[in-house]
Amino acid sequence: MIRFDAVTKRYPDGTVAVDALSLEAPSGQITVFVGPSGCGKTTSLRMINRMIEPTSGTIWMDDQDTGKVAPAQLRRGIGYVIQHAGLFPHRTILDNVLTVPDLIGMDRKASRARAMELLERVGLETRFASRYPAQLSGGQQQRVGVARALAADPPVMLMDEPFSAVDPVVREQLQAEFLRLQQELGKTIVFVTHDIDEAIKLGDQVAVLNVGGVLAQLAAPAELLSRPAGPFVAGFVGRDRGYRALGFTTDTVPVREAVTLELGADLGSARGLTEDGWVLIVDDQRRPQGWLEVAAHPGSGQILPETLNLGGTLAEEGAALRTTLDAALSSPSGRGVIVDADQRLVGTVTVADVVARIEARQGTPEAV
Ligand SMILES: Nc1ncnc2c1ncn2[C@@H]1O[C@H](COP(=O)(O)OP(=O)(O)OP(=O)(O)O)[C@@H](O)[C@H]1O
Repeated sequence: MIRFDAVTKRYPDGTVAVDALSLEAPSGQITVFVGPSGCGKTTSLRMINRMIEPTSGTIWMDDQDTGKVAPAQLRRGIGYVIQHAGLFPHRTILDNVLTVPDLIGMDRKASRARAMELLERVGLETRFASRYPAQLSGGQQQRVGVARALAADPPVMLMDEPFSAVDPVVREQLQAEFLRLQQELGKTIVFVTHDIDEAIKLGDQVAVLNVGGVLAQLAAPAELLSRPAGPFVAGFVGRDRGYRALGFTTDTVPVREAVTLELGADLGSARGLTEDGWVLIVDDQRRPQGWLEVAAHPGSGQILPETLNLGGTLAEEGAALRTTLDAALSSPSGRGVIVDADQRLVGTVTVADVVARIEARQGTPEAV
């Protein structure tokens, strides 16, 4: 656990970067600091590992006052990842990852083996180990940055805009892999970003800071979307809040049985089968393949993949209501297709079914 207790940072020129910040970043969770440029995110982060000293207040790490721990010792337990990865250009990838283990005199053979394992874990092929940073893409360098921060197995990770310098597609991959890795590792993470969508995606809790280093709200993402603490947070969180909050609301929508035919079946057998003229086509494992619009295929013959309308996303049972709603809204038949974890058909839902479920939730404690 990391706890800020009335922490203020006033720079020598009088700028108050952080103003009496009090909050707790729980162990094993991701706490995101988000806010507009200059609101004191980086300053707050760097005060944790004493790269910047607070003017007043205390930062606790579990029951230790960090101000009383020598910075070098403190940093052994804290991994640090920055934008552009900050790799040493003249050292190989492996040596970059080994920076901290070498610094603190860990056994080289053991830490080398661990470094190779870490490279794999962050999604890099080990053949990259002997390359230099300039021979890697931005996204790959960022992965090395994460591996390097993890090399000494610190319980705490500080991450300052680690995914900002890469393109949106790579960024999404890095975010997804980061969340997967965190599920395995359960580190205490403080993550800085200026991007509210990234904050909402990654944070177990999100601290929204306002210029002047004032904490505007500390809340779980769903709450931030559904109950912004005031106009500043509401404006910063942005549009479509209600819809985005559905992304955090998992609930089971009652599923209707679907009339289906298998791929390869006779087109004639589809006629008159359903009232609305749409039949869901599955394979021999009951995995949905697409919708058949019966009226659009008056001839005879077999139902083939090219006969099908592939519109419509699939939603897994118990998925977030946003996913289920999207399945219904995007379906050419107006019925969203629900599948199980093996992608086998469970049934269908209508937009009205999902909306009824959303309405039923209004007024409950975690209402959207
Ligand atoms: N060394 C310094 N001396 C004086 N003022 C500083 C110093 N470092 C930062 N500041 C000021 O403190 C405030 C907070 O800066 P900080 O870098 O923590 O913000 P940030 O939220 O991380 O911003 P960004 O998203 O733009 O990186 C800003 O007004 C900045 O200009």
